[in-house]
Amino acid sequence: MMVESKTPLLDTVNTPEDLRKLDPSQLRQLADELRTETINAVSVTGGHLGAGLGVVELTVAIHYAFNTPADRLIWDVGHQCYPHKILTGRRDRIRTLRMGGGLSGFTKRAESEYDPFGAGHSSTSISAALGMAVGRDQLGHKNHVICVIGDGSISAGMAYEAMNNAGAMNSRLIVILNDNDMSIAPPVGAMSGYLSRLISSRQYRGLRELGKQVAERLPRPLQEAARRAEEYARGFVTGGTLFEEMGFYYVGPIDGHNLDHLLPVLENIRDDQGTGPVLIHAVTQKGRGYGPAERSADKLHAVSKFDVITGAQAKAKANAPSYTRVFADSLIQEAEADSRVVAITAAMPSGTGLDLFEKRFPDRTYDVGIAEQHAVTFAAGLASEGLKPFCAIYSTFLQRAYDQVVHDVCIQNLPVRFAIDRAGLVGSDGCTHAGAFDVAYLGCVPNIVIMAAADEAELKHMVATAAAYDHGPIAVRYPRGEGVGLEMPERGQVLEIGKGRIVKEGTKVAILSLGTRLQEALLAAEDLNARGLSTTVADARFAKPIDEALIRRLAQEHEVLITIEEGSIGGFGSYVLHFLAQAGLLDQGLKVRPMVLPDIFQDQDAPAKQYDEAGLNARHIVETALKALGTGLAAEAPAARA
Ligand SMILES: Cc1ncc(C[n+]2csc(CCOP(=O)(O)OP(=O)(O)O)c2C)c(N)n1
Ligand SMILES: CC(=O)[C@@H](O)[C@H](O)COP(=O)(O)O
Ligand SMILES: [Mg+2]
Repeated sequence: MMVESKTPLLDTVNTPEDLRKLDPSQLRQLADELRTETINAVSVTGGHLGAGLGVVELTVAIHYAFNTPADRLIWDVGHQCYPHKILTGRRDRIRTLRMGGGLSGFTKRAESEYDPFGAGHSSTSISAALGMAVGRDQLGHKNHVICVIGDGSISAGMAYEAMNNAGAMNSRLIVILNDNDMSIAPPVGAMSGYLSRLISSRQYRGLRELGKQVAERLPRPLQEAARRAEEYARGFVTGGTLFEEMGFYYVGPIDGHNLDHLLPVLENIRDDQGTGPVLIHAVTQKGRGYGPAERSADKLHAVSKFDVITGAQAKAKANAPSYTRVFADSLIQEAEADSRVVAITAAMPSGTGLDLFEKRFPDRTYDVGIAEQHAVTFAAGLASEGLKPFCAIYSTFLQRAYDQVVHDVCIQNLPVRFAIDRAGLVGSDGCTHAGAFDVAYLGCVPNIVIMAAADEAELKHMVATAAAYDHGPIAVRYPRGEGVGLEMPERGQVLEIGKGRIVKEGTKVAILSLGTRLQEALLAAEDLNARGLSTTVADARFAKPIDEALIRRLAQEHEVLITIEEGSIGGFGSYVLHFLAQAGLLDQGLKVRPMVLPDIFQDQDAPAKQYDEAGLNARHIVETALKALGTGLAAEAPAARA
């Protein structure tokens, strides 16, 4: 028996071409069906939900009013793009979202002509859009360029760099500010307060109501004129907004869920012969149209699979605390013992665990918004005054503050502590969020100490070590996900800087691991020992300074020295090789095999599968050792572990 479709109208729309054949009066139904499909799809895949629900009407209106993909549409961050993907020929794959071989969770050029620019990191859309607009002008093309940026993302410095440039150029660019008064957490900063004032300004509400009443009573053609008058008046009544002062024509605030408001404004701007940048301020609700999201404090920013009826999320059984949780608990313990410990996050309180720290120490926690560059130099300022700042930033997002790390922290040798979460491969978020490069990009900088936790107990020791270390910058990296389930020490012990540890003694093969590949190294050692190849396993603990005495001993007492790390070439293995060469330890026939992430951007998949693809699991270590020794995978040995 045929089951009646819940989305009969959406079923007829595969591309924006199909969408633009609909009558405007059908768009409300289409938006409702698109919202239903988005909820149902994410309930199966998990992923980012709240942001996409908040832009359903915007997505429909933009694709309806503009001739995408010829008109370029760029989504900032891209986490809100699921409705966009459904409408742009990818509905059939939307239930592969964020899975291996499936759709990316963000916009991606290689995935669709409707994705003119990739994203994942925030606040890039205005720069990219301006580039496309100026490129269009240079080439004499006539297409429109539209970008949608959230109220959280527009608080980042890069957005101002772009607006500053756009405002001085006479290139038509349409920026839609998607203002849902949310970042991942409630937004912080003066910009958020400013936007709230813009929306709530009394004159605006009065004239808006009047405008709406007048507009609703007029026949359609006149409605547009009235609305245009209302919108232009808006600019006058609310006075020169910050955006107008920056050279943008400001329109709004308008209701970002009301298609009767959105369409005329978009069409007016589309047909307007003006030049120069326009900013449309759309007020939306993150999580709109789905009760569990609307009621949730974080508007279900990110979810695992869930029951659509109840909103109850599938909770994977935790065998051990997450590294993030261990970091937070350890930092709280250090802060209880030392009032100089303070913590900084760049709009990621829950992701970094600093939401827990803030509950305990609200006056010693700073959320600076999506502003990693500022976060690092702000921490440097705190350190210069004698405080102990822990700057908790994901490895991938720390990339944005590289010069601040070098110029403001390391050159001045200020004791900033970097808690680098999401180090290594991260799974569903894919390559834009992989923490692949921090050892490489930090290790080459003088003065900084770099630690990598092999397990959750080590992480606790390293947080204690960072709290105690006041001689300059120090970083500890640790991965996304759970620990190995170890008995936790009551208190973190302060480690000797630059000293590694032998975990298992052997004589023929040495595996020197940095970070949580240690577990795989131990499995590989078991296998190699079973083959009669006595294997040492050592935990480096420090990527910088390296433990030269330990490395020298491993080199002199073994035939093969393998290094392994959850990082790119140019990191720990390179430093070890450099030392071995400098010390002449490569001259006596030692076989050195650095194992690092492959020189590619790995797409999303389950982390274990990503590491298998990367060649960094136990069986790869075994293969590397056997190849180095010149013995194939001999038949008599037990089958290599998967
Ligand atoms: C450079 C960078 N820092 C942090 C993040 C993590 N992040 C993803 S979405 C988000 C909040 C974005 O808020 P907003 O732009 O208002 O979008 P909304 O989720 O409200 O739609 C943050 C902080 C990121 N993607 N990029
Ligand atoms: C969209 C974005 O950048 C964040 O939401 C990010 O996906 C969070 O990553 P985690 O899920 O690892 O905290
Ligand atoms: Mg927002």
